[in-house]
Amino acid sequence: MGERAGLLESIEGPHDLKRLDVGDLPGLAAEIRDLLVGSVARTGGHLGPNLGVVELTIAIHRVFDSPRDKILWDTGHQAYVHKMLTGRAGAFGTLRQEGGLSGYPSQAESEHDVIENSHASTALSYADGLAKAFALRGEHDRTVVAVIGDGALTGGMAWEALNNIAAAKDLRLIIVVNDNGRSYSPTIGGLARHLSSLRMTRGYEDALEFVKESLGKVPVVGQPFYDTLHGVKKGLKDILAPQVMFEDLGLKYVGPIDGHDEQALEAALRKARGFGGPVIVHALTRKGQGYTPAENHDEDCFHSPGVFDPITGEERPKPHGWTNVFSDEMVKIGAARQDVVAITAAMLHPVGLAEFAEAYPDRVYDVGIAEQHALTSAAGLALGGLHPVVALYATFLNRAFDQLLMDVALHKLPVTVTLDRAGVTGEDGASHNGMWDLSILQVIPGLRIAVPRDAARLRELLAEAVEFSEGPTVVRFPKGAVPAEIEAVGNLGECDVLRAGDPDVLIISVGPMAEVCLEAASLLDAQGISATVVDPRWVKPLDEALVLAARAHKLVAVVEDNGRVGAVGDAVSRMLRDADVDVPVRGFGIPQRFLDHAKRPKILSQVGLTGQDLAREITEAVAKRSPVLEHHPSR
Ligand SMILES: Cc1ncc(C[n+]2csc(CCOP(=O)(O)OP(=O)(O)O)c2C)c(N)n1
Ligand SMILES: CC(=O)[C@@H](O)[C@H](O)COP(=O)(O)O
Ligand SMILES: [Mg+2]
Repeated sequence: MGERAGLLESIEGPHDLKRLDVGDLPGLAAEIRDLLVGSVARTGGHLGPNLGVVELTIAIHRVFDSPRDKILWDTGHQAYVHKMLTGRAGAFGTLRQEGGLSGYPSQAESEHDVIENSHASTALSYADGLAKAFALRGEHDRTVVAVIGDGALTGGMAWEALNNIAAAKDLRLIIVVNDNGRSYSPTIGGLARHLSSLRMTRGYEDALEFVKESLGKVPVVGQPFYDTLHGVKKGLKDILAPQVMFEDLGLKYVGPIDGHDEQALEAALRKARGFGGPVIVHALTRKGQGYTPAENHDEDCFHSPGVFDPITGEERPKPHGWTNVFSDEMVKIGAARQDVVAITAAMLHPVGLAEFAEAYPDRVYDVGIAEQHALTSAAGLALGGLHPVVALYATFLNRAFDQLLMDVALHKLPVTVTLDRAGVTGEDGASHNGMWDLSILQVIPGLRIAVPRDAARLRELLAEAVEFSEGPTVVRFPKGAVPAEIEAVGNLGECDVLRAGDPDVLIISVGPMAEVCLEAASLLDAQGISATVVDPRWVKPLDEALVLAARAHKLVAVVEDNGRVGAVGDAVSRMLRDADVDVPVRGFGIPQRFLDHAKRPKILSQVGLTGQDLAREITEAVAKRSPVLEHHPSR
């Protein structure tokens, strides 16, 4: 298990796949599943989603001609099989490793890859634009195929795109709905009810069989197909609710198709391609298909396991992390504050709200992959006298910036947003790093931002945030294990003094950077440079006491796990400039570029956020007393 076998070894691209006999395809699917389980067991990754799209991906690459036809993967976490069939099966041992295969499509890896961004619900918009470009350029032999999950289909952008696609009858665009009934957890909302109506009704198997039979007999999808279906629809109405839903939008619909019947999938895709306009092919799949531990995994069907035993499916235990601390504190807050409610965007367990949901089932809302809706629904909840906590991964807040600005902050509403996976996350690549929030949130009037350095501060700051009722608050913390507790040795206004030194260098340490800042301070001692290290706890608004402290020092260093542009370092510079404090400020953070995937510690070292690097840079700066605000051009 975990090595490439015969059939898969013979495939360097879709052309080799097309040459295989139909009778070889089940064997190929088995080899792919073996490689998925064996390889991901060693590296971690999105096993469940990829086990669910083995037959679907084989069928897509046998029917269409990538890269001339464009295959788009929404969210992109389910593109491992696509990578295996486009010549990268042999490299799967390097998945998500530094310099190895990305866990998402990557244009640098292959001409078959298009969308690198792991943020959900975007594929249909890309597809709309690509198909329009092909049409305008007269390339009428090129088809765009967008694979979107039922979870991603709960995102607003997907419906904005569908609205446009439904109006463009000449677009050669096939939307494959990969419906496994799950996002992380079971997919929520009215759409999910429509899509899942198939599974719930007794005629489900008959419907699959009926459609499979029909695919062989009726002409290309469209009116005749619809009439045929319509004639029997009365008996199958509740089963075909998805078709009705999409066709009410003006979109042709083919399905439901058994998403693990490769030949049925091929027939449906060929029919859909023959139509020559936008068509939805609705495939019913199972997340984790073919690997019992994933199929039976009650929380998330092995959505994104870490390293595990491929025989037993037992995962390596995860350390007590920031998310656990948040989860425990939310349950305590929930007991004391009946007005506190919680919102998740389809990630109840990953963001740490499962225990809160268990304790207070009526006070938690899963809105689907719909961060924009989450923030404005939170504004509604706050207008209704409640204090919502919206728990997201930091990178996904980007999508809801305007809602936080104009729907929450403009009305000074008491909404708390917690940002897990803030800072470098690493293995999920460029679009998962939470390196944007400390920059973009600086511009929101009245919004307060807290950055805890350890578990004790997370508990304190979360409690302070939900106590604040004059406007929105944000609490952000990184992925993974919580660091050792670091107690203050004094106070500077509301800031914690972590190390008191002579007034050479003032190091302003943001959240979990405390450990490396203290290490740097110790190393600076050896250079005869004395450093004072302070932790502001709240980085927006900054404490005016920092102005007085800065005035007494030769240099101010600000260290944060965020992109540097427009973040806390720049805010400190602005504050000191406004106070006519003429002390140079050095901002240390993540260079403002898209980072390649690698483990978090490795990336922090690559970008100079280690005690050694900080000490060296500060020593140089003190020597030059350089008022450099922007960091090394090389970074
Ligand atoms: C905007 C955004 N929010 C949250 C996520 C986190 N996320 C990654 S995969 C996933 C579930 C996707 O469900 P679905 O589209 O049904 O794909 P499946 O995993 O079921 O194949 C979520 C919520 C994301 N990638 N993008
Ligand atoms: C939800 C999401 O985007 C994950 O699929 C991604 O891989 C992040 O994983 P962690 O929850 O392990 O950070
Ligand atoms: Mg799904």
